[in-house]
Amino acid sequence: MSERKSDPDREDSERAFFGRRKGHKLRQHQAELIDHLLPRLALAIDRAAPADAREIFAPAADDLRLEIGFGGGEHLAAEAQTFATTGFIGCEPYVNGMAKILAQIEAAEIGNIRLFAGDAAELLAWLPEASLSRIDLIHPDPWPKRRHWKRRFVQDRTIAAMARVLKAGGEFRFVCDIDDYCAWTLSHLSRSQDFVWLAERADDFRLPWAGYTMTRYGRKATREGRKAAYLRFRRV
Ligand SMILES: C[S@@+](CC[C@H](N)C(=O)[O-])C[C@H]1O[C@@H](n2cnc3c(N)ncnc32)[C@H](O)[C@@H]1O
Repeated sequence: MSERKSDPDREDSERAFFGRRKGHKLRQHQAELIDHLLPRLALAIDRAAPADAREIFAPAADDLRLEIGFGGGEHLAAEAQTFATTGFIGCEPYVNGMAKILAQIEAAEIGNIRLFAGDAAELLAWLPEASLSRIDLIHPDPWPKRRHWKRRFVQDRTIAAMARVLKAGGEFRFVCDIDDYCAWTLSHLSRSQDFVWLAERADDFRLPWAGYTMTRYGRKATREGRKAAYLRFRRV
């Protein structure tokens, strides 16, 4: 996997990925999974997507969902096992996260996950219009400093990109324990004509939705005394 060189000519506002691609050295079996299992499950976004994106899976999936920045993959693996006829695309540039989901796919013989080891903005651009029923963004990198807000994944252009690939009635779900990023997301989504926020009462965003699988960053937030918000937006 190649390391992206930073390009000083590209403005923050043009890019969606600023995190790490590599962490600690992979164990031998993890490296083998990256070398041998990932190529079988990786989406080839240098080729055109199938017109019916459900045919990414064979046989075609009933429905398609995407999780952006799945980290350790706890939520993605659990959802894929619960909804066995749905096809899941997991997007994560961090190679150690990729190794973790591959280990779960291998151990539980999960057949309905495909992977993209890069920037979700590139994946969104590749996917056909109205191809997904749901996009999950769970504890995205918060970029708390004002001068880094442009690095947050939620921006007008990524909201438009998500709106393009979601079906009418599809959902964008956002989980975050940083109040300022929740407010940022609410204000950006509320000025988009393409989404409506689904909360009717406080518990609709204070509590996780039914069946939610807590992630590593969710547990870290709880340990450190921060409460997460669970925001659901419907594509109109
Ligand atoms: C704070 S971690 C959260 C991981 C996981 N969702 C969790 O809750 O434990 C954010 C993750 O988003 C990934 N990420 C950051 N920018 C991304 C982008 N543009 N496309 C896809 N993933 C991205 C990072 O590599 C990182 O693993």
